[in-house]
Amino acid sequence: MLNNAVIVGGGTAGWMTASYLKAAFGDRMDITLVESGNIGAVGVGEATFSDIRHFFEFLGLKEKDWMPACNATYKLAVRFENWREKGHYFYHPFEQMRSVNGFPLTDWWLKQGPTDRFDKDCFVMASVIDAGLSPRHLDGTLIDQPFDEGADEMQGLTMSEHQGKTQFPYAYQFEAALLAKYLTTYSVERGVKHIVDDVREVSLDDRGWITGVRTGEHGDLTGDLFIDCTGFRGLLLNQALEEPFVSYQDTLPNDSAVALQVPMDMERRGILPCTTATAQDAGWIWTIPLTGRVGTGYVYAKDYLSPEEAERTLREFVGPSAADVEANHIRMRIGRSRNSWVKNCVAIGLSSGFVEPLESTGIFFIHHAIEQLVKNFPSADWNSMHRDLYNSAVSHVMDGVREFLVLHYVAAKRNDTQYWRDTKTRKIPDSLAERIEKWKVQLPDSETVYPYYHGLPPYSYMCVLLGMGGIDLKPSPALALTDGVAAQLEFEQIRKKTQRLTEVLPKAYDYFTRLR
Ligand SMILES: Cc1cc2nc3c(=O)[nH]c(=O)nc-3n(C[C@H](O)[C@H](O)[C@H](O)COP(=O)(O)OP(=O)(O)OC[C@H]3O[C@@H](n4cnc5c(N)ncnc54)[C@H](O)[C@@H]3O)c2cc1C
Ligand SMILES: N[C@H](Cc1c[nH]c2cc(Cl)ccc12)C(=O)O
Repeated sequence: MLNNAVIVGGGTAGWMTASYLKAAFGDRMDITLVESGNIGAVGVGEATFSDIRHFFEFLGLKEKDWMPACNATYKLAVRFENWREKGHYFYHPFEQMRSVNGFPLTDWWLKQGPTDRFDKDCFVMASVIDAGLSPRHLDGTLIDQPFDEGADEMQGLTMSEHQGKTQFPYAYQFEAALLAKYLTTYSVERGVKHIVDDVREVSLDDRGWITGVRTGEHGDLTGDLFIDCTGFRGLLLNQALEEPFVSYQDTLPNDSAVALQVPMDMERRGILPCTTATAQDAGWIWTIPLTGRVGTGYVYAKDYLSPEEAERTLREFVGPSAADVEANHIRMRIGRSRNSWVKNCVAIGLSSGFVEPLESTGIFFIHHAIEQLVKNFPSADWNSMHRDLYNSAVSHVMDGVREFLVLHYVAAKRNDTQYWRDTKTRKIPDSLAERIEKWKVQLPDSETVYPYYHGLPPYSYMCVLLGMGGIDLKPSPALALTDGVAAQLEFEQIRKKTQRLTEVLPKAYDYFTRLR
């Protein structure tokens, strides 16, 4: 029986993997994590999907256990600013799409929307975010009761099993380094062996399987399963086992980033409970509010902008509070390893694959990979079907998200710089081009989006298409033959619910100070 895993790398991927496997297998699995004291973690990665709550539930952790230790806040949506034109914004929220007479409310909005804001007309959350509010009351109760802890019939499910059943109303934003630190304590307390040392060599047998990793001062670490969490360098999978990397760069040109961690008086600033992606001349800037600071960074394509110009633009965008903050420049490897599990080596995190963080998918990829590793855990005889099922699921998730991100650029109306004009002429995946032709006459549904599980429901595609404004969309012809009374009533119900919530919910900042 396989019962000895060696994890190389102590970033978010390494410690999420160690903590989850220890929670899954307890003392029946020996887990060693070795991380370099000289090579830093990437140091960014702060916003998540709402599915991440399944990760914390699996570890037996409540929000009050880990959120204060990680300066965490709630994320109710991604807010896209200046993607259509300067001054315009819209939300991609964590809120199920309503339907009327068998058609999504967005279809009715195309026919007879009450205002020019599809997100405020079709979702409650847009106005809750605009008002800077918390999705929980000060007593901790959540705005939509079905999700009360324990009452959620989705307890115990993995996120891919949960897909499409119900939509939890928020995700989290947290300090990546503090989460890794919290999970280190969680893991070591439960028996994970933690070594701080550099892996200098990877030993292979004559079949090319890993027999051990040689460290600087702690000798050889041996095991059955070796998990590569070494980040973009892919030390075990891409270097030692020479597994090729499949680049997405031909369709997603952003390959660089510069990040700042800006201390701020969040009481004075207030917390907008979302991640903001503000389009720039050659990419976009993320703004992630935490309880004690703001995480921000410019994601850009080096073919259009130098690191120096990117940093200058970012500092100008942030203003004087960025003056004494050191910038973190990052080169991003965009794409995925051809297979993330080869022989007895599984890569999780940046070593497996990555796309720019436009929809906060990096940690989602990690969480999905870990769940799939447990689901397809290798048998003692290393039956290759477990590996093949794993590689298929992981590749589909990344390829699906890649298509979803390319859609953002194809659909963005903005064309005021060469960077944005090139987003309309650049090659896109053939499958996406075919889907877009369908969406021009019929909004996305489960039949027309990427067909394999990739974490995003059809309504996410609707938000991007309706918000970005660059693709002409038409309502379903049938709506012209039906009366719109029920839809108008639905719009009115949303407006009334929004009105009521914005009167009673606390400010996001006030809620988090209650948690601390
Ligand atoms: C600019 C940017 C913004 C991002 N924003 C988000 C976001 O908002 N949301 C999100 O979900 N994801 C985001 N991500 C992705 C997220 O940062 C990563 O998925 C996450 O940090 C996991 O990184 P990692 O653990 O795979 O690699 P790293 O953090 O790079 O960790 C690698 C580890 O390997 C160790 N290591 C390397 N070589 C050796 C060696 N020879 N011996 C021993 N140890 C070694 C290092 O010490 C380190 O501990 C972002 C990524 C980037 C680049
Ligand atoms: N699996 C879903 C994916 C999802 C639904 N709505 C959003 C909004 C944003 Cl900003 C990111 C992901 C999703 C989930 O995690 O809720």
